[in-house]
Amino acid sequence: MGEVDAAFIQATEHRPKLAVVEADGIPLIDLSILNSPDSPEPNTTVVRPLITEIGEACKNWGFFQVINHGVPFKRRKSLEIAARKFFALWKEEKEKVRRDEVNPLGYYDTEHTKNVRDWKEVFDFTIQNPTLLPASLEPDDKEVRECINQWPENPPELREECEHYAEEVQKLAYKLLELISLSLDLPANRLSGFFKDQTSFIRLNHYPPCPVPHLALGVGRHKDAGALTILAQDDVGGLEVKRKTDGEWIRVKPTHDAYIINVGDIIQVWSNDRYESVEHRAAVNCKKDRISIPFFFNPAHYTNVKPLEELTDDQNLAKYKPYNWGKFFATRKRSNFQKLNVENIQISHFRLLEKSV
Ligand SMILES: O=C(O)CCC(=O)C(=O)O
Ligand SMILES: [Fe+2]
Repeated sequence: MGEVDAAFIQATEHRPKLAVVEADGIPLIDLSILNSPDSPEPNTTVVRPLITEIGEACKNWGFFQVINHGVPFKRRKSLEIAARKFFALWKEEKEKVRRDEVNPLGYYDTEHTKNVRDWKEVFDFTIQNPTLLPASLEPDDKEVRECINQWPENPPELREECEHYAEEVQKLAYKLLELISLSLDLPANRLSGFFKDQTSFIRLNHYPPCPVPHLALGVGRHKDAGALTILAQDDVGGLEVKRKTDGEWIRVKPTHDAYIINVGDIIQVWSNDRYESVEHRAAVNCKKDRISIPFFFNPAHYTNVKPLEELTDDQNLAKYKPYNWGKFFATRKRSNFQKLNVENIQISHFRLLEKSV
């Protein structure tokens, strides 16, 4: 195994297969109707087939890709170029904006997913600056802390590229949220209020070539904890999604200018399991670098996450007890930050009823 640190090595059952399944990929959905010149309101009959398509994709896969989404390609491309320049800097330079126990934003290269180290380096920034998060993990401590973005000196354009991109991708996030609300038979604006003081963030992921791609992962298997993720991946590919029907890991083939959308844990809880957050991971390869850029659409820290009243009744009891998003998020972040001897916090810890199989 040569030089590779044992911390990166996945247990046998979690190692990626090198022959990947690309057949029967996740649904590809065309959003052009939303961006037509007379841009119809989301709750009209012309948009109905799209809402149905999104509802089916959320239910059957928890994942889908969108094209003609309205985010200008040049915004995404120029951010990717700036990100590559940043990751190409000397480590000492990147370390100047390193995240720490106090500020969870900036650069780091030692993230662990389920206690195994990821083969990647990342740069995180929030959409709202500052973003308010709980000051401690103590359930009763109401104190909050302002988290401030750390911007590197180089490349000088990184900050502007990040901010411009965030503005555009955020518009897409709100559109998708409306469509998902409608697909659950809720009013279009039912979920948007939770995002007033959003804790959303964007991550620039860089996966360097890896000498042991059969033993390590760029990101180990996990589910996204927030509401919705909007991921841009470059043309290298590596994202794998666990297919709900048979548990097979399916590689998501890069599609030019598409975004990959997935339902996170919060939508799973809000929808009382009508839509489920699905496990995914990123494989690495020994030849090429890869960049991916997820936007994690997260509500305000004070959000009490629980099944929506409209989606529960005597026949369909709430399957989760309420939990505070800020505390959940902070707890998850801490366990990703360093290797701990405890299991990551999961929504299953708030489950009231056993999952039916
Ligand atoms: O890089 C990818 O394709 C996936 C990244 C991911 O799942 C994450 O950062 O949560
Ligand atoms: Fe993820």
